[in-house]
Amino acid sequence: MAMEEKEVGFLGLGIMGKAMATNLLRNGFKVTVWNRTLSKCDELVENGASIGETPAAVIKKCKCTIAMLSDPKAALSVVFDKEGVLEQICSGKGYIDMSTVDADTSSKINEAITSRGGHFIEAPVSGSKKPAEDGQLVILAAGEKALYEEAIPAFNVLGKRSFYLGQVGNGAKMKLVVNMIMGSMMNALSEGLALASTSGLDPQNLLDVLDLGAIANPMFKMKGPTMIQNNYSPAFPLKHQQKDMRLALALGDENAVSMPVAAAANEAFKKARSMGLGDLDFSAVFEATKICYFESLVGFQEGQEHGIRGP
Ligand SMILES: NC(=O)C1=CN([C@@H]2O[C@H](COP(=O)(O)OP(=O)(O)OC[C@H]3O[C@@H](n4cnc5c(N)ncnc54)[C@H](OP(=O)(O)O)[C@@H]3O)[C@@H](O)[C@H]2O)C=CC1
Ligand SMILES: O=CC(=O)O
Repeated sequence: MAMEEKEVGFLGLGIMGKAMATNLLRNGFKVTVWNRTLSKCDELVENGASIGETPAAVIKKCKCTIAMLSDPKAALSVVFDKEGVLEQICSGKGYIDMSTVDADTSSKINEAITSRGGHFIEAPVSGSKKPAEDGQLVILAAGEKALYEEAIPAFNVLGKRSFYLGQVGNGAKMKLVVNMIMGSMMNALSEGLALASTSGLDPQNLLDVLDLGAIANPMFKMKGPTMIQNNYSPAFPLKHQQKDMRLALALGDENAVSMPVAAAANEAFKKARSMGLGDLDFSAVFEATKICYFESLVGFQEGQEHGIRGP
């Protein structure tokens, strides 16, 4: 069994990785952690984790290692670069990449790992910081079935439900489709809040009305109230949501699927990034909506004179 004695390596201690690794420790797993910025390991060590100085060192020590990294570039770097995963992966060792990446990235990692005798699954997750802390993620796994089954004790700690979706790439694609829908919905909410306020309605009344009707959903309920307070403390960084829109649009290109709504949502997230909002929560796209709306009415200069909140 890959997760013998509930022991696992963990690469990447950002918002999600820190919550997930902490959760594994809390549930009796021995966890060896690595993060590019090594100081971020300290808090995990206080909670009982061990440190691996490099990804290769973690792979050498653990039979199974999970990664939770920002994007395709990070996921590839940790595997292929010097002192990376490939230097120690071998027969009997499993690697589970839970980062949100595209199917091509996942396939490259799969090929490299399996050609050295290792085992691979991708397992991106749906659910943000709080579900990660509470073990309530939805896990979208694909790849070697035997490794998926061996990982179930860990997935049961990390998530409320795991899906096995078949060949490598299917987990990545499912995650991108879900996040494309989520990003479009966030833009619809932003525009609705901007339109309500600008046309003289109380945005809180709008949220209350939405919550009682057919389009009520947990995201509007959670993000709506903080958006009207201009509070964008990051749970899901906007730069990652824009990356997911970009990767989903590329999947649409490959398959000749026209996605005008997602394309417009992507533009709004890009605008928000250009305003310096990439590290804030993805709901900060509301600031871009407000700026765009005001620019279209009276121009940016005049907007600033009127004290409209900018970047
Ligand atoms: N936050 C959320 O709500 C959710 C996020 N996701 C996905 O999970 C993944 C992680 O997200 P999140 O934790 O929020 O992101 P963060 O930005 O908080 O963390 C990113 C992590 O990736 C590491 N990293 C970035 N670039 C590199 C690199 N070149 N080499 C090595 N390590 C690197 C960072 O290291 P360092 O600390 O050194 O910068 C950090 O550990 C992303 O793919 C995201 O799309 C999925 C579901 C929900
Ligand atoms: O990827 C983000 C999420 O909330 O799911």
